[in-house]
Amino acid sequence: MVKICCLGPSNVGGPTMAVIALKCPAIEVVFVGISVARIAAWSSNVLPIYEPGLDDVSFSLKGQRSKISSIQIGCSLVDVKHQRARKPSRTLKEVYANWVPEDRILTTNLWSAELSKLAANAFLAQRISSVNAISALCEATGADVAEVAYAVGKDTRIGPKFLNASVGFGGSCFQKDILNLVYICECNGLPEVAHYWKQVIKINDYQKTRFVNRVVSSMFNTVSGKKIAILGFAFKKDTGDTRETAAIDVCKGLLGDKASISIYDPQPMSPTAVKQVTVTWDAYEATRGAHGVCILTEWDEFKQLDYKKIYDNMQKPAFLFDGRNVVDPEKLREIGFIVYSIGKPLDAWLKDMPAVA
Ligand SMILES: NC(=O)C1=CN([C@@H]2O[C@H](COP(=O)(O)OP(=O)(O)OC[C@H]3O[C@@H](n4cnc5c(N)ncnc54)[C@H](O)[C@@H]3O)[C@@H](O)[C@H]2O)C=CC1
Ligand SMILES: O=C(O)[C@H]1O[C@H](OP(=O)(O)OP(=O)(O)OC[C@H]2O[C@@H](n3ccc(=O)[nH]c3=O)[C@H](O)[C@@H]2O)[C@H](O)[C@@H](O)[C@@H]1O
Repeated sequence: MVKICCLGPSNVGGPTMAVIALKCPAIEVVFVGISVARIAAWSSNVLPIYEPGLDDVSFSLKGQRSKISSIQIGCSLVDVKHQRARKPSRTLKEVYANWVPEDRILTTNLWSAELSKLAANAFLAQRISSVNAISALCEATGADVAEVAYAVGKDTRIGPKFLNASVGFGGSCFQKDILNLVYICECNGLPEVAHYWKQVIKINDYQKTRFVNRVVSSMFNTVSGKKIAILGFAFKKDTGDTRETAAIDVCKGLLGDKASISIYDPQPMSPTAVKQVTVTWDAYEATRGAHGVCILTEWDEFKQLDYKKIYDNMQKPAFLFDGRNVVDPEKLREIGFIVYSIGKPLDAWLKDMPAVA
């Protein structure tokens, strides 16, 4: 029986270990962390994090819970030291070979592995910053970023994925990995390369600022004392993870002009990164009496909302700012909303109000 010790079973470690436990009956997984309650939750019916499919994996493991139930605080690394003679990459390869075809398990030298991870995330983030940069140009010219992205993505050399314009990418990975890449470039005397990758983050920051400016300039150049409902706080749909979410910067920008903010996200969350906001558990409650609505996460639920009901309960004129292009702007304009959708032809109301970031 091989034993794998996971230090810090949370967003990455938890699901990874759950899959290893499921796929590798001969391996015992041990969780080690600083929060007893959080570790205990991994052995309970209410998992500490939300991710589609994770409950099913956990359910399948029920019969073999003892394999992942060990709770320890503190850990001895003596056993790890004794394993040194064996190449770690070979041991890991054997673990993954339980369910991944061997020709799909790549082994490289240490720096290639490190840079592959960083470069993959940097390339993905770069695609989003590229399409977001084009979204600003679409608004200035009258093009529709969804049409442009679709046409561009038809070229099989480019492909259609990761070309959705947004209020900006978030999450704990993209920015961290790019900054890591930038740091390694600088340490290796490559300032031009470092500068190149920094621009991906700069455009991401620009996009968030541009969105806030659109909101403020549309609403008579101030949101002071106005209620703004935020629909979606997670950094992407189908997760309860709010780390480095674009919504934090948008809320901070609006709070800077003294807006009154009411947040609704389908997943329970407490936005510790932003103070003086109200959190509600219902989209209709969050938008009741609001002057404006900002959609900041692409949850499917937001496509199905009764926007006529929302409109009827809002202050007039009622503004809706879609940072994820989840609603049909024309349908909402028919209801009476003044609508801004990232990278889409501008509402007549907004045309003369350029959002200078
Ligand atoms: N979030 C992601 O998708 C990715 C994360 N990573 C890296 O993986 C690592 C974990 O990431 P996440 O799971 O997202 O972080 P997380 O913050 O969700 O989880 C960290 C876990 O470590 C525990 N912990 C913290 N200090 C500890 C200590 N001194 N002793 C024992 N346990 C401790 C915490 O209680 C928590 O359960 C980080 O180093 C992160 O940079 C790498 C790639 C992607
Ligand atoms: O380093 C990691 O562990 C992971 O980081 C990212 O995954 P993640 O950050 O969880 O989420 P993504 O789906 O990549 O989304 C990142 C951000 O980009 C945004 N996004 C994504 C796609 C798109 O077209 N437009 C867009 O704005 C998302 O809404 C989100 O805010 C990578 O996609 C994974 O391959 C990688 O394993």
